[in-house]
Amino acid sequence: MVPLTPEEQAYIQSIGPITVAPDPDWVPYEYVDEDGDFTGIAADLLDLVQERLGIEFTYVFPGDWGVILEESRAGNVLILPFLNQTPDREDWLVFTEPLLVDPSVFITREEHPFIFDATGLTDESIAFPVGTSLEERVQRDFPNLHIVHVERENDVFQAVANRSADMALRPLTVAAYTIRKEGLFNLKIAGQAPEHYTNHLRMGVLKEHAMLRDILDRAIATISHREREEIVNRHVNITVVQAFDYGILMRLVVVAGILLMLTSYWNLRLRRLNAALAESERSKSVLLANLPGMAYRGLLDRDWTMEFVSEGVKSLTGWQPSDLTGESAIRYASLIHPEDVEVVWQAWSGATESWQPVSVEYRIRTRDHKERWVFDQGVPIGRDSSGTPIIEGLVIDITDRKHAEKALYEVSIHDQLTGIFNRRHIFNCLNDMLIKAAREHTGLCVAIIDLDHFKTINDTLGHGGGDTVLRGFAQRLKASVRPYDLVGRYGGEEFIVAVSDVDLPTAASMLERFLEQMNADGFEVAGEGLKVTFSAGIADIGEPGTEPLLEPLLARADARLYAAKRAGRNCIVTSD
Ligand SMILES: Nc1nc2c(ncn2[C@@H]2O[C@H](COP(=O)(O)OP(=O)(O)OP(=O)(O)O)[C@@H](O)[C@H]2O)c(=O)[nH]1
Repeated sequence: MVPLTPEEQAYIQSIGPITVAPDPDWVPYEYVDEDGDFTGIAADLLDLVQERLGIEFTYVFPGDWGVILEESRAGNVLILPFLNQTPDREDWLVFTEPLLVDPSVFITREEHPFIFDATGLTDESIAFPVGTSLEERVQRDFPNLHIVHVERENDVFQAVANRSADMALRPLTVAAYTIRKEGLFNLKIAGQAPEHYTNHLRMGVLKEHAMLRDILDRAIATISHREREEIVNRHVNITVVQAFDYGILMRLVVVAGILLMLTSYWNLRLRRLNAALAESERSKSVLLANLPGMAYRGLLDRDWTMEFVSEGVKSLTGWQPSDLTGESAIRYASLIHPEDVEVVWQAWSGATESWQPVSVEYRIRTRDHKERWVFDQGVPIGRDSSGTPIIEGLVIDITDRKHAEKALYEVSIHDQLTGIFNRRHIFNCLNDMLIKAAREHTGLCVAIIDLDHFKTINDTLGHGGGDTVLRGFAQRLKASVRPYDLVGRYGGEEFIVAVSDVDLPTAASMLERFLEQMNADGFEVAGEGLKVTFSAGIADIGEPGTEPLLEPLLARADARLYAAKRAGRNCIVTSD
């Protein structure tokens, strides 16, 4: 109870019935229900005021809100119980502190985004009853919104629900109540209007009864926040009010769902990747262990310091991996053939300058002192802290291939029948010899030799017998010159000899001695003795008036050979 002073009590007594004219149709604030009883939030708050003051209001219902305002202005009713204070109403009313503070909110359809700032909206409409003061204020504050007019206050909800307007602006409590009561569940409260749109719902008392206003204020001051909340919740299920945008919530839920799915997907992928990695590591180990050679990682220093070598090093070198990588390791460099060390070093040095892969063939010496050819293919992958290149690669044994290659090469340069060099190789060598002789100003003589009457030998002994003679002659010819002189088969029964560092008379005398030997020593073929002679022409690159070129050199030798044939055979011609 709020104690009243005797003066106040006397005043209350003097004014007679305290007439109060509520709006009969302003749900849920104040209205008359089906039974004709005054009800609503305002009714409950007024009950508290009466209770606190120990007074009783006399409710009167002269008509609708317009009539009520007229009656009030005419002084026919003492109190209007629940209204906003406006300059216009201050003409005849004084106002109490608010019975209820109720923010204004924007009401939109469900799909509309939450409204943080209505000034940023474009091409949107807002529903208003005709002629409200609020409309003017909205037009001033939000010129971006188009006004759509409806007849009655609560028609604004239907206008938004049926898409005649995009939004409405109503007190929070009214909005929450109406949406729920009328089942307008495609509507939502999308945001709060600026502070100056907040409804401060007060009691308006006729100006001449300011004392009554003061008495009422003392009662209103006793109404707690909790009491107000309970009253409002009794009439309105405020849980309908959405303090945030469910559209955003839905989007957040969708985004969270996607993130969850992505996380699950990545976890699954990671598990698979880890499994694949483990499998790959296992495969790598198996692969490295079974490689036909030695995989390595090491430093490109002069010792070829190895950090890792695979098991293959055992079959390749006879050493264990730990022999090459341990503390007292054998230097890989010491396994490389001394003649090849520089070749390998140069190949790798070039590669580390350009960071290109390198492949190089060289010889190594195994633990049991055997020589092996290896093919080393690797790549520089970086540098250690001291700047020394780190290299990785694979060394495989190519000894068999090298032997096969060598055998093939030997076949390719030798004459199959006689075993001496063939014509192609002789030409290759002659070119090199000619260049060297011309550069170093040393002598080079070429002799072309042709067996005499070989056709007769063939005819007599048969082709096989002729072959035997060709083989025997080739061996004797080769034995007659110095080891570094070049002896080859030039054609069917033709041979060629190239001698370096000698002049033409010296070369001629070498060949003369051989011819004498052939004349002295016969051949024995199939048990029969046979004398084989030859004719030859010799030419020298150093002959006056001649160019140091191969073709003319051979042509001169050939011409002299035929001169020898014409001269009766079994002789050597040394000049034109
Ligand atoms: N057995 C054998 N005979 C060969 C081979 N290549 C060439 N001939 C023979 O060598 C003979 C060469 O005969 P010709 O060119 O007439 O010369 P020639 O009988 O030696 O008489 P001149 O050279 O004038 O002294 C031919 O009968 C060839 O068939 C060979 O690889 N084996």
